[in-house]
This record gives sequence, C-alpha cells and structure tokens, in this order.
Amino acid sequence: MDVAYKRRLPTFSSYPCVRDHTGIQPDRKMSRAAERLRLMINHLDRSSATISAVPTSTQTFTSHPQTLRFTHDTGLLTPEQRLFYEENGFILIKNLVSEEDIDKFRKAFERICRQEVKIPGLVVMRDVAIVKSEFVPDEKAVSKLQDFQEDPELFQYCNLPQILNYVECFTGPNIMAMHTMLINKPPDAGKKTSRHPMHQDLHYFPFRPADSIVCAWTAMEKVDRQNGCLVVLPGTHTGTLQEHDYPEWEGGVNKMYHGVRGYDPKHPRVHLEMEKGDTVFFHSLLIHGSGMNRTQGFRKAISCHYASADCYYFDVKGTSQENIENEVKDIANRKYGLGEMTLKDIWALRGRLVQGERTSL
Ligand SMILES: CCCCCCCCCCCCCCCCC(=O)SCCNC(=O)CCNC(=O)[C@H](O)C(C)(C)COP(=O)(O)OP(=O)(O)OC[C@H]1O[C@@H](n2cnc3c(N)ncnc32)[C@H](O)[C@@H]1OP(=O)(O)O
Ligand SMILES: Nc1ncnc2c1ncn2[C@@H]1O[C@H](COP(=O)(O)OP(=O)(O)OP(=O)(O)O)[C@@H](O)[C@H]1O
Ligand SMILES: O=C(O)CCC(=O)C(=O)O
Ligand SMILES: [Fe+2]
Ligand SMILES: [Mg+2]
Repeated sequence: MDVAYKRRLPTFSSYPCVRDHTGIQPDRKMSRAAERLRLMINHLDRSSATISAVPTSTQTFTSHPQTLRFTHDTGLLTPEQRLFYEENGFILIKNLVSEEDIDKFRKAFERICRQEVKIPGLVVMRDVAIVKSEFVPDEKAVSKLQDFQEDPELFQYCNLPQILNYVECFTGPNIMAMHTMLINKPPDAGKKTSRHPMHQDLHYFPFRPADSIVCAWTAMEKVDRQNGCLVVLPGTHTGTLQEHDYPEWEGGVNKMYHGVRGYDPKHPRVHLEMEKGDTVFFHSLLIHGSGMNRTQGFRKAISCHYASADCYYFDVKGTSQENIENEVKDIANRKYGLGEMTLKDIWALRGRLVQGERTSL
C-alpha cells in the first residue's frame, strides 16, 4: 500500500458525488462500474481514515495497491476523477469552453464552407449520401473539416489553456496536437449514413504508447441521443487494439469510417449527452461512435487528438492498421501527389507542438 501517495490525497467527502462532475446520465448499464468505483473510493476513504487515526506499525493493508496507470498527478483532477478515468477511459468536464469561443469557431467554420478562405491542408468532407446525390455549396453539404491546424482561429481550440491543463493529466507535459476535426453531423438523409461506427481512434495512429494519446471533444451545441451524441463503451480502454473494417451497412458508409470487427451491440454503452461547451476527454483505445442524427439540425462538435511528444512512430506494415494506412496513402497520393511519403512523414508534417518540447513526434 502506497501510504505516501495516499497521504497527499484530500478527503473524498469534500467532493461532490462522481456523477455530478462527470455529467454522466444515470444509466442502468453503468451501475456495476459505478458501484465498483464507489466501493474503491469508500475503501480508500476508510483506509485513509485508518492511517491517520490508528498509525500502528502492526497494521496490515490487505488489498488494492493503488497504481494509477492512465493518469498523471498534476493536481488538477480530483482523486475521484482520476479513478473514474482509470476505470472508464473517459471523463466529461462540464462547461469547459466558453460560448464566446464556440461562437468564434462556428463563424470560422461558416467562412470555410462559404469558401471565403482557403486553408492549406484542410480536408472538407461531405456525407456519402450527399456526395452521391447533389452538390450544395454551403455548410449543409459539409459533414466534417479535418486538419484545420493551419487555420489560426480554429486552431485556437487546441491551444485553450483550460483544455491543455486537462490534456496534461493524460499525456504529461510535452504535448502535440496530432489531429484536428470539426464535425458537422448532418440530419440523416434516410440511409443511416450519419452514424459513426464504433471504433478505437488508435486504429488511425501510427504512434504509441496508446495511454499517452487522448481526444478532447467539445460539444458546440446541446448534443443528445436525438441528434447523435457520442456513445462510449466504458472500460474498453483497458483492452487491446481490435481489427477494424467497414461495417456491412445497407445504406453505405463514409470513407474511412471503419468500425471494430464483430461489434457486439449488447455491450453496455453510455450515451454522453452534453451541453454547449462541455468537453469529454477519452483514451485512444476507448470504443466509441455515434448514432444517427434524427433531427433537422447539423450537430456540431470540435475535437483534437493530443499525444505526448515523447511518443514514437512505428511501421504499421504487417499489423491490423495496414488497411487504413493504405487508404490514407492512396488519398494523400491522389490529392497531393505525396507518393514518396510514409505515413510517419504525413503525421509529422501535420502535428503541432502546443506545450513543452517536441522531443520525438
Ligand atoms: C496529407 C494527407 C492527409 C490524408 C487524410 C488523412 C486522414 C487521416 C485520418 C486520421 C483520422 C484519425 C482520427 C480518428 C478519427 C476517426 C475518424 O474520424 S474516421 C473518419 C475519418 N474520415 C476521414 O478521414 C475522411 C477524410 N475525408 C477525405 O479524405 C475526403 O473527404 C474524401 C473522402 C477523400 C473525399 O474528398 P475529395 O476527394 O476532395 O472529394 P471528391 O473529389 O468530391 O470525391 C472523390 C471520390 O470520393 C467519393 N467520396 C467523397 N466523399 C465521400 C464519403 N464521405 N464517403 C465515401 N466516398 C466519398 C466521391 O464520391 C468520389 O468518388 P467517385 O467514385 O470518384 O465518384
Ligand atoms: N455493425 C456495427 N459496427 C460498428 N458500430 C456499429 C454497428 N452497428 C451500429 N454501430 C454503432 O453503434 C452505435 C449505436 O447504434 P444505433 O443505431 O443503435 O444508434 P443510436 O441511435 O445511438 O441508438 P438508439 O437508437 O438506441 O438511440 C452507433 O455509434 C452506431 O454507429
Ligand atoms: O463526432 C462524432 O460523431 C464521432 C467522431 C469520432 O469519433 C471520430 O471522428 O473519431
Ligand atoms: Fe473517434
Ligand atoms: Mg438505434
């Protein structure tokens, strides 16, 4: 038992209950995990009390060496928040990004859709159902912006100090922004193509370790089950990277929207309903996706994948990631004629240091 570690912890009773600061909807499917977490916290609480009340040398502690594998102690996360991420692989922080900032990102998005600015490297993606029917030259045709690292306004999102403070809890102090997106999930055109299949983001990344990669995803408006909020499978971050393929969906699937092979729809899942400005941080192995957008509005979110600059690239050849590497290379080649570039080169070009030192990536 790591008594030194325990002594640094404030008392748990001074914090609100877990559900309050995670913003998670009560969900029967979560109850077992939540109960385990409550037990862990109660246990910590009791043993802390025991340490100060009865500091005898004969005392033995019989269980739970608390090794926290997925979080760093920066003083920001409460002990309950750390345990929550350790156990579930995500944490939701309410009201983290201001209305003002979000409105600024929305305006920047609209300018890009109206083609008033041209941003180097930016990829504008249209939903497969729209691409295959008509062309509409405005934001109603755009389902996603990818790689906005050269847009000074949108990239401010990745530099927000309150976001980076949380990111540091998962990556440590040297932080790279590796991948940026603004998702404009369209009203479903009737073929369920607005769904995002369940996947692990690590499938797309030719760098490791997985525990040092985290996504920040901020709701730009209220997101709920109706407009296709994020759906997560709690605890799946403790598993390994699974094989990904295109799901066999009748209505079609968007380019590169791979899903975990053999997805079990019976696995307990949690719908992350969020208000404008709420931000979820989740581990690169956490299985997640989003349901169809059943409303007439475009559900907007902005996100960035961060990695520790101390991560290293590796060659995905011969691994389950070879299929996505081939697709990315193909597109990079067709669009930019980057035939000679490796996946590693492409990522190193797009990544941006946002804190500390660029040590490796
Ligand atoms: C420097 C190079 C970078 C290359 C891209 C790198 C991508 C790296 C991905 C990393 C993701 C990591 C984070 C994890 C995130 C998990 C996800 O989000 S998975 C989904 C990610 N999605 C994408 O990455 C899609 C990126 N989109 C694109 O690259 C483009 O939008 C495009 C699909 C290539 C289409 O762009 P473009 O070629 O400009 O479009 P068109 O000329 O109109 O169409 C060409 C061709 O493609 C068909 N098409 C267009 N859109 C889609 C679509 N959404 N789904 C399926 N097919 C589509 C279109 O019909 C045309 O086909 P045709 O047969 O020639 O008619
Ligand atoms: N075969 C599959 N492979 C991978 N992911 C899938 C598969 N089928 C569905 N999903 C994903 O599972 C999640 C839940 O799917 P579903 O269609 O039930 O969406 P939902 O609208 O969120 O759920 P509900 O209808 O219960 O509100 C979505 O993220 C969806 O994209
Ligand atoms: O916003 C969404 O619907 C999910 C996005 C996502 O998981 C991704 O692009 O990796
Ligand atoms: Fe994802
Ligand atoms: Mg459904």
